[in-house]
Parts: sequence; C-alpha cells; structure tokens
Amino acid sequence: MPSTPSPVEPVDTPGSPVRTLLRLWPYVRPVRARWITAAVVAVIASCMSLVFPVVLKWMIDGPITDQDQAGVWLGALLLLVLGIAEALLFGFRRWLVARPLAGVEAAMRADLYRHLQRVPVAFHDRWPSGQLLSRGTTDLSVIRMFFAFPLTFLLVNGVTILAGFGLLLAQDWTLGLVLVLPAVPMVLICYRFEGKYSAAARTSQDQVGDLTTVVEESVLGVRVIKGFGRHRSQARAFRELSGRLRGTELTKARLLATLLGTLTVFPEIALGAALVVGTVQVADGQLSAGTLVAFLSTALALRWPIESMGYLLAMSQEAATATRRYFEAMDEPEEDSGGTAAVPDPGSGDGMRFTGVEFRYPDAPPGSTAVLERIDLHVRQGETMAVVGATGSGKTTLTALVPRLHELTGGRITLDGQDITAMDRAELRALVSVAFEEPTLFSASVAENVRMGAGPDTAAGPGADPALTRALGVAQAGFVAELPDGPATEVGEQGLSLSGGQRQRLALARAVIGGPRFLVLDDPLSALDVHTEAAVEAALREVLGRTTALVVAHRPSTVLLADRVALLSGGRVTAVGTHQELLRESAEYRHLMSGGDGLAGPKGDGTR
Ligand SMILES: Nc1ncnc2c1ncn2[C@@H]1O[C@H](COP(=O)(O)OP(=O)(O)OP(=O)(O)O)[C@@H](O)[C@H]1O
Repeated sequence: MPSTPSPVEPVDTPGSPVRTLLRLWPYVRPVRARWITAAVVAVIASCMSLVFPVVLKWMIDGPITDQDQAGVWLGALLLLVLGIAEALLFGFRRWLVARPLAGVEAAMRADLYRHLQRVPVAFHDRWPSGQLLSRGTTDLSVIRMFFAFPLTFLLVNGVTILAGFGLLLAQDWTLGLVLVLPAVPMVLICYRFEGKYSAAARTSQDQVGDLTTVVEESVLGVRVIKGFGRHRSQARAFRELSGRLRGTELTKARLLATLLGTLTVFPEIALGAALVVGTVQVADGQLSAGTLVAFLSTALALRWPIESMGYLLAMSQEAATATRRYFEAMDEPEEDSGGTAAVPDPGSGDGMRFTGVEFRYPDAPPGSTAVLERIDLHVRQGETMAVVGATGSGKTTLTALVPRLHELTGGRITLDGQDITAMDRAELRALVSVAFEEPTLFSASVAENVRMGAGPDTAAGPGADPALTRALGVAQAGFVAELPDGPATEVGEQGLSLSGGQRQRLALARAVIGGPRFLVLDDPLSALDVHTEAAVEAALREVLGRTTALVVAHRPSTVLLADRVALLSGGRVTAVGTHQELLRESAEYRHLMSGGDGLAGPKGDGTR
C-alpha cells in the first residue's frame, strides 16, 4: 500500500489573485444587493469611529475649556449614541450577509459535486480523492470566509484609512505628513508579502489534500493495515505529511508575523514622532490642545484598520488559492452527452460488434504500446461471449469501453448496428448493464443498491419489488432475507458490513434487475464458493439466454456459461471459438484454463 498519495501537480494558473477571485462573480451575483448593502453599512459604522475624535476636540476646546457642564454632558451623550449606533450597524451587517453567503458556499459545493459526476473516469484515475474532498470542504469554507470578512473589510478599512488620513491632513498637514510617510515602505512590504504568502498558502492547501487522502486510505484500508501490522508505518507516513504541513503553516505564520510587525511598528514610530512634534507645537502655541488630542485620537482610531490589513491580505491570498484549486477541478472538461442517434431497434439483431478497436489510457507514457489493438469481435444477438486472458491482458479495459467509461482511441463498437458514440450516453448506459470485478456498494439499503440498476424511472416504481425479488433470486442472494431488516437493511459504507461474496451477488443482482439488452460482467462470480457459484450459474444461464452478453471469465465453470470464448492475448483477440474448440486448438487457452495464469506475463505474452 503506498504510504503517500501522488499529489496532483499544482496547475500554474497565470493571473493575479484579483483576476482569480473575479471568477467567483457568477456565484456572488445573486446575493450582490445584500452584500453591497452590508458593505455600505460597515463603511458607515467604521467611519463613525472617526467622528469620536471630532466630538472630543469640540469638547476639549469648547465645554471643557469653558467649564460648561451641560456641554460636557451633551458631548458624553453624543459619544454614547455614536458607540451604540456603531455596534448596531456592525451587527446588522452580519445579519445581512450570513445566510446568503452560506447559500453561495452550498451552491459552489453542489456544482462541484455535479461536475465530479460528469467528468470522465480518467479524471478520477488521475486525481487523489483527498484532493477533491479538501477542495469541496476546506477550500469552500475559506472562500465563504473571504466574502464575509476580508472582502468587506478590505473595502471598509480602505475607505476608513483614506477618510482618516484626509481628516489628519485637514487637522494639521505637517503632523499628517509625519503619519502618511511610512505608508510607502509599508505598501512595498505588503506587495512582497503577497507573492511569498501565496506560494506558501498553495503548498499548505495541497498538503491538506494529501493528508486527507492518507486518512481516507487508512480508514478504508484499515483491515489490510491491521492484517499486515502496518499501523506503525502508516502512522509514520501520516506523521511525515502532517510534519510537512506543520512546517508550511509555520512558514505562513512567520511571513504573517513579519507583515504584522511591520504594520504595527511603522505606524507606532510615526505616531511617537507626531506626538513629539505636536507637543512642541502646542507648547509654542501653534496648535490647540484640542486639535492635538483629536489628531492623536484619529491616528489611534486608524490603528486597527491598518494592523488588520495584514490578516485581511493573508486571508485574501488563501481565498485566491482556494478559488484556483476549486476551478482546477471545475475546469476539467465534462463528458459530452453523446450523440443523438436513436437507440437501436432490437429487431436489427446485430448484437455487439467490435471493429478495429484500439485503446490506450490517457495517462500512459508516450511511446508505450496500446492496451488493446485491432480488436475485431462479434457477439451475436442473444449470445454470451466469454473473454479469457492472462492477468493484465486488457479484459477489464475491454468491458469498460462498451458503456463508454473510457473512450476508444481507434475503431468502433456497435450495438445492434448503432455506433455507441452516436447514442446519447445516458441511453447507452441504460441499454448496457455492468457488474465490475470489484463490487462497489453504497451506504444505502440492500434494495436501494440493487434498484440502482433498474434506472431512475423504474427504481422506486410500484413494480419494483417483484423485479428485486427476481434479481436477488438470479444472484442467489437468499442471505438478504436473513439480514435484520431484509432488503431494507443498510449495508454501511461501501457495503463493508457484508462479505465479499455477498457484495458480489448484490452487484450481480443490480446488473440484471433491469433486464438489460446488453450485459457486461467482469468476472462476476470470482468471490463465490463452488456451490454458490453453481447455483448462481444455473439461474444466470436463464438471464443470459435473453440478453447479449460479454463475460470476463477466469475459471472454466464461468466460461461454460458462454456460447463462445474470445481469447485476449497481448491486447489482441487471438482466437475465438467454443470452449472445446479452444481447448483443442490453443495451447495458451489450455494453459489458462488449467490454472497456470500466473505464468503469463503482463499483456499475456508469457505463453505466446
Ligand atoms: N487507469 C489506468 N491507467 C493506466 N493504465 C491502466 C489503467 N487501468 C489498467 N491499466 C493497465 O492496462 C492493462 C490492462 O489492465 P486490465 O485491468 O484491463 O487487465 P485485466 O486483463 O482485466 O487484468 P485482471 O485479469 O488482472 O483483472 C494493464 O497493464 C494495466 O496496468
């Protein structure tokens, strides 16, 4: 078991963080009115803090100097009203955005899920599941937080800082300049920080994806890990990855600390300098004490808006990275819906035909030989064709081509004369039923798992129960009646509460429940004991009599279900005939049927 997943290479998406974040506009569009209202409310609330120093100046230079007690009370009341209004406005802002932003996150998550169902299987072969999980969870939360805080407060703080500096310069331009000057180095430092923090945020978010993959693999593979006593090495692999993530988080913390330090130290020095200059001016009588107090209060009111810029920039960078990661998955092209040709008429009676079929996996190294080459095979209508070949000869790949789980790289496959690429994908998949070697079940009831094969229209229909009983009968799944709630029993995550043979029988029942015209079975009985296998075969024989079937077989007993057998060797069909004919004519077939498969190398070249 690999200890670490192969991470998806970060796609180097060109473009500034702003351009990246602008891609979120379609999701924000429906809530723009509320968001803008909330932002305006926050700007008003924040600018109110700048009114405090003006009231203070009025109080000091007016009622306090004149010892006017009523004026002092009036000023105090004014300050109290301003404070309450500010708090209420910030609360109102939160109320305005909380619900719509949760809606934005939910919409993005739904789109990602829908998209992942529609991308080709090859995409899922390439992407570790943890990377997809982290994009649909952590990254989307980061994006929601960005809309709720950084985006709003970058605007709010920006306006507050500009208004504040305007006020400072208006109160006393020399003192104002002392405070404004440090802005130049601070902007340069922020700019440098952005680039470095962006790279660290990307690394960290990718590492979270890798860690998720390891956790997922460890949980799903817990039996193997325990069985082989690999919990220590698995824990070591986890610790290593988690240590790397910790290192990246520390790098981020160091970068942020440098920025926050800069954003704190420069204004503090400037404020100290302004205080000295201001006091000298008051002593010289060039400045009133009220103006100096108002000036310093305004400067202090700007402290938090300036200091918080560090956090806001960091959160914005993380949101840009999260957005980039989200769209890397979303930008993967979906499968097209297929052609528009009508589903072939069963009367045409041509069965399943492979003509010059070639296939190479999209991620195969350049120059490597194709998995399947020049496959010509005709499964007549109503016929069952077994596909036999050494391990790795391409049998599973061949079966996956019929429902278009992978796209042919050459040649064509027709069903009753109709090219599979000309048909609508959904209709093609309704026409062809499949059972894979690895029987995958979902965390649902037995009945729901089996009815999945009956298609969306008939799955929950009134006639579904007799069909379910029939399908379970064909698969010899009598054990279902003995489960605590019969067919309504939940099978747990991936059906792991059932045995391998039980899962395989349910997968077979799922494949036959819809009475498909074309059936593709990838070694469907491999996990059954000989008695159950014989019983399933007897029942399956009847189903196979009514359908055109391609059945991957490793054992002679499964081969005997078929009318004819195709021998796949080195990615090609090297012989077709009845079981007896192939036993007579093909040494490789005799070898495979005698159980010596292991001697054949990859692509079956060991016996040719
Ligand atoms: N997703 C994939 N990406 C790249 N190569 C693959 C992929 N799946 C299978 N292969 C390669 O394609 C070849 C054929 O694999 P396939 O699973 O079709 O063989 P098989 O005959 O069904 O083997 P088995 O009898 O062991 O199930 C193998 O060499 C395998 O390594």
